[in-house]
Amino acid sequence: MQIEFYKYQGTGNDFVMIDNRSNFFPKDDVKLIERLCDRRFGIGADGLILLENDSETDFRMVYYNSDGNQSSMCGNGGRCLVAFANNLGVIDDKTTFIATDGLHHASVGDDAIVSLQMIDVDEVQKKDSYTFLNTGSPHHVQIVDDLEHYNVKENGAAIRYGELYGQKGSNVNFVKKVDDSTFSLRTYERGVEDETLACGTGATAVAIAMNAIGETDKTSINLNVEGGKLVVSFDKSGDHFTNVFLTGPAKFVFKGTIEI
Ligand SMILES: N[C@@H](CCC[C@H](N)C(=O)O)C(=O)O
Repeated sequence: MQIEFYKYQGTGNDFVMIDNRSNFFPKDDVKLIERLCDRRFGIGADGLILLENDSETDFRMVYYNSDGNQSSMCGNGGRCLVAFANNLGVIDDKTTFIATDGLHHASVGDDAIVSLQMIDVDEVQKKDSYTFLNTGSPHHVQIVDDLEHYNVKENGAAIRYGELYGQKGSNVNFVKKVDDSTFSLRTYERGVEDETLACGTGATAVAIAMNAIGETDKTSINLNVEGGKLVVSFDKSGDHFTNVFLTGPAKFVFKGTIEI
């Protein structure tokens, strides 16, 4: 059987997109999803996303990591899915859709810029050497020296599989402050089990964490990721963060068919 797929990327976080409004896709086939995401034996991507019908919103987002397992929210994937839905004609320039963490509002602007509302954050765990919070996916945030040369894969894996987060694990972000409005980050992604070029829920977590621990008092923060630039803005009241928006490019790369 041949399936049609579309490839999108958001600041280098790349995804296979499949229009599953007819429900044809074998959603429980972990091996198949892993193979489609494989960069040698398949299309190659950090994750796979299904666009499905939903009775109450414009569409449903179903997200899988490249290991083939369904997972929690993907911010860059959500932004890319909005661009995909726009290109398919499912939505115009504004949308509300449902994902695993609830409803999301989003808009498509000029130059393939997509702005996505993320979940509110009501709990930020501040520890001596790191911060932990959930922005739709779990994120460990840690400031490090020499981010450019930091071994993200080795140190990220040690934290992700370490005693802090147990079986479930966490995504792990290493951060450097550039100035009051700007932070650089590199992310180890759970389910990809490697550094990716960007992580949207990770960038969101870093922006909120840096504000929560007093590294900045800004509520609109620029994030330099390996694959480009993102902006995260929010309203703050104590440790409650609302109207959280993740903004950046979400681009079509190519489409094709693959034998499954
Ligand atoms: N790339 C994503 C995060 C995807 C989910 C993550 N790997 C997990 O399983 O927690 C993003 O852009 O947010």
